[in-house]
Amino acid sequence: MITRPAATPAFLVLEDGRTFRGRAYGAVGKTFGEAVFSTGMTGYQETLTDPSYHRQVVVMTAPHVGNTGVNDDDAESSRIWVAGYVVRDPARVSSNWRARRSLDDELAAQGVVGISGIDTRALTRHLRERGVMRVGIFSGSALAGGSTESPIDAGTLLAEVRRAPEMTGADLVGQVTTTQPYVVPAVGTRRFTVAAIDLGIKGTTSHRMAERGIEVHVLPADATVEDVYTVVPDGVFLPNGPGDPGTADLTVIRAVLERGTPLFGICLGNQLLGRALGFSTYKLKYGHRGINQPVQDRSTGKIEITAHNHGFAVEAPLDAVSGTPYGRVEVSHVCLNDDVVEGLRLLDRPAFSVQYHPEAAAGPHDAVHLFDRFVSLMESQRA
Ligand SMILES: NC(=O)CC[C@H](N)C(=O)O
Repeated sequence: MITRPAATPAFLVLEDGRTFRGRAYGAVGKTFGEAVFSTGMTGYQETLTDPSYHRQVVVMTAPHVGNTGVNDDDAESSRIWVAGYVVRDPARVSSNWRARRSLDDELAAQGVVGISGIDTRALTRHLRERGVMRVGIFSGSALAGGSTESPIDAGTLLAEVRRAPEMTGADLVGQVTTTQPYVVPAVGTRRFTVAAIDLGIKGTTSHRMAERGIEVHVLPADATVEDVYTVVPDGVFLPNGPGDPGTADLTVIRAVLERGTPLFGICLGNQLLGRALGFSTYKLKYGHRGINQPVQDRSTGKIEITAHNHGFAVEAPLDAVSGTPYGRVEVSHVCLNDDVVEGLRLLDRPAFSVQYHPEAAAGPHDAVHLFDRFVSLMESQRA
């Protein structure tokens, strides 16, 4: 049990100068990142350990966070990746049979600086109006010299926030990827072999493939075309990941498209497929994060409620088939809230992608069938 003085004051300072005063939550100190909000009401352990959140300070719109503590089963990677965590009203007691630690203790143990007791509704509305921006959280000695009522010098803190790196142009995949290849064995009989390029893959994603008879070879992000084909893959998988998709090297993806190997991408993988095809990507004003986003699959007309975590999106014509160096491409999925491109499908090659998280960790399982679509695509290419 980690103890800290009760009600250590903390300040959240946005890059535009707006400041919130609250209490330290998790580690005491200071941190910087991009302030983003998530509307997920459950699944905070999965959110915190999703490598796509690297360098982001996550504001939870759900007011009460930490109720089920932290367990030994639900982490999506080996550590917490968020740069900071902002909650309204943290649970004082963890109440779940799987809980091993409190969320507060886990954040502190992993050195993740957070803040609680602030008006997260006001903060979220501010970010919705102004757009995501850089933020700093300061507590303990980061405020030394000040009174407990106000920061030492708001100008000094603000200047620090404004010196923090921006998300636009951030090349972060190299900081989250595995350094060594590893294999996630198929559950039961192996039917397919897939090379997954680790841009920030979540544990559940590999598991969703493994339970469909796929042996998943997870390769470091800097894997070469040769590394990928040494695996002799039936398909190539591009997962989610942090940072700006505009910074990625697309050589491997283009080689995979060229050879016609079945390809499935999610989230950052969708953005990289889009870029490899010649589309551009752009930054959304405040992004999509949460587990309640309605997306229409235009091939079936069905609407799925899906898990999202993206701050960038692909720019592609919604209602026209586009010609690309790899044949015709259509926008297969669209977000019903704001018409953002949520999926791409090639009509002349076996490749498709979605901007959201069909692995659903956390989130509704409406889109998990997309892994079956990947299996069908690999099957059809074999025949
Ligand atoms: N979850 C992801 O893969 C996110 C992709 C990208 N980093 C974005 O913010 O849009």
